[in-house]
Amino acid sequence: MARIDLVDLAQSYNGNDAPLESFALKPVTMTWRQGGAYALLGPSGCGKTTLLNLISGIVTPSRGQILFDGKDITPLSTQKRNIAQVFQFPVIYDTMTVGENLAFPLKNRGIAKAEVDARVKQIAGLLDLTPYLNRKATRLTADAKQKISLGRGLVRSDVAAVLFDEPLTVIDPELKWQLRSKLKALHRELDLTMIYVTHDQTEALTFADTVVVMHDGRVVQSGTPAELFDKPAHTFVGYFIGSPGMNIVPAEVSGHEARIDGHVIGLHRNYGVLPKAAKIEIGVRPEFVDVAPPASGLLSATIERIDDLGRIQFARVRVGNTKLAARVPPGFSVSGDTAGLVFNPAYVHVYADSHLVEGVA
Ligand SMILES: Nc1ncnc2c1ncn2[C@@H]1O[C@H](COP(=O)(O)OP(=O)(O)OP(=O)(O)O)[C@@H](O)[C@H]1O
Repeated sequence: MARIDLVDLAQSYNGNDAPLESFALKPVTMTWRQGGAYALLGPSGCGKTTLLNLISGIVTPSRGQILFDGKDITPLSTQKRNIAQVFQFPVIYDTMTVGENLAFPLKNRGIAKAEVDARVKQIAGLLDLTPYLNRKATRLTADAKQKISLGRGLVRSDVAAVLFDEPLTVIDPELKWQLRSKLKALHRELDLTMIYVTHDQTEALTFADTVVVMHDGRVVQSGTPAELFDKPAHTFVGYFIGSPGMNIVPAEVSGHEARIDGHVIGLHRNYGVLPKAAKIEIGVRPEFVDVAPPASGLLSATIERIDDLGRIQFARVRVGNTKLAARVPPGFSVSGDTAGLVFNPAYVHVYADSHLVEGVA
């Protein structure tokens, strides 16, 4: 396993002279630590697969370098990069048994039989494939075949990294749930650097220690699931992560106050005077805004509907033209179509042109 450095890495499919704004991957510099579990998360077309393909060597970058443990591997072919890959669809040999499939990447590299047998046994055990080891792969279900692909990706202990590209797409929803947690456990057990591409936040947050969120060809935040939830660095992270996503509301902000619709909301930090030309918004997760009976000190909202999620209820409300979601506190029953909103100031963030502004404590 290796530490991976991306140095000013960027990719254009329209020639290197194309304007930077049109690049599928805008320049990114970051370090992924040895043995880390990373998820690349973002909607379709944001550049996740492009970044993964640059790391694997399937695509040659328009600019920048990729280092594995400090060594520039940018000019190397995929084969020479010493990585394992798991794709959306099973890549296995139907004519071989499950055991032979798992052993293949090891035998291919001349590993001694005793070591191959031990590692195949370990991986089959971790993926619940032991009862199938002597069965031909051809007769197995799509789910089982994809498990074999996962096993083939994980069987080598000497790889710089294991790259997963939406590996649970073909898996049945019930098994998907189990495999998500299993992959996390496998990461702990096997101590490999893993990079997992997905557009599914649950998959990313379950699997990864560090989630790298991408939007429009840019890495907009890299952090733990808790960091992404508590302190989104970009409004996109706020509403893409969480269900419902973060409320983003246009506001005027100065000092310790945000003004929405003429109503003042207190802020925990001091924001001084923000640039006049910037688009200023506040962001607050629905979990940190409560509906309350209308009162003169509270921002007034029109209730559009209540979503009952079992453990928690969210009111969908409107303030002027802006839609928000707010928590219905336990024991509170909504009556009428107007409510007051109570903001928890510790969780109200300020954004200028979509980027988090760090106030002063
Ligand atoms: N080989 C290619 N040639 C030209 N454009 C490409 C190529 N591959 C990707 N793109 C473009 O680059 C952008 C990023 O695509 P990419 O596949 O990396 O995104 P993604 O986040 O992985 O999306 P998806 O989940 O849909 O694959 C998109 O606009 C896509 O159309």
